[in-house]
Amino acid sequence: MRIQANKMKEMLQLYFIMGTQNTNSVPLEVLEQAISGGITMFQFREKGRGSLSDLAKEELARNLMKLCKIHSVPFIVNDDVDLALAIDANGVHVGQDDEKADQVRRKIGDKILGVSAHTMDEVRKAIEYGADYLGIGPIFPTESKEDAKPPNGGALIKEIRKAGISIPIVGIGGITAENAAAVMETGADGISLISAISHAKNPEKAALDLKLSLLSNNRRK
Ligand SMILES: Cc1ncsc1CCOP(=O)(O)O
Ligand SMILES: C=C1C=NC(C)=NC1=N
Ligand SMILES: [Mg+2]
Repeated sequence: MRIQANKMKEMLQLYFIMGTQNTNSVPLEVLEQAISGGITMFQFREKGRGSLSDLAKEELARNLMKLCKIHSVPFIVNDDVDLALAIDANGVHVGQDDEKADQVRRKIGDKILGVSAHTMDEVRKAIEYGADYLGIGPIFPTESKEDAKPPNGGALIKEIRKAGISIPIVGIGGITAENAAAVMETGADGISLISAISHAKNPEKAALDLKLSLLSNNRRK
């Protein structure tokens, strides 16, 4: 059956996203270190110039998912619903320009469905279509997404919480150990990010530092 909100919120705490275009290292090694550093969920996001496709993409997805399975880290596929089904991933993440969320929900059954939203209207539609969590951002400027919208600094997350909507939310966009606590203070249940870990000299330490920054935020509460 569908994932419960409290379990979803735990998974969203430190949600690492990566594809071959986000690192000059070996993706499998970066993911291994990120897992050691305590990430709570992983999204395979293979897109942009030079990204893999077809069999090469599927093979990398399977290898990354195998690593996640060993460590019981949920594995999410970005955009590519058919790939997610082919490899039996834990779920998918779709944006507004991908397959419509209601159609995706029908295809994936009870798998995790994440939806990106940039307006209250998109938020309400995503909830109606059965999203298990929302990806809201970019919170801060980002270089990891070519067509990113202007940063909103968490205003939309605050607006969603002010409207009494309790759906699990993860903030995304330019998040680092320095600004992670500020993202949580807007009412997000976790942070998702690419470069703070994928471009780190030491991805394990980067993940650990991010986890610590989240804990310090809880202590302050
Ligand atoms: C996929 C995505 N969606 C909004 S911003 C972004 C990229 C986030 O990458 P980074 O954490 O490196 O800013
Ligand atoms: C665009 C995105 C927004 N949010 C998340 C969690 N993943 C994405 N790929
Ligand atoms: Mg997309």
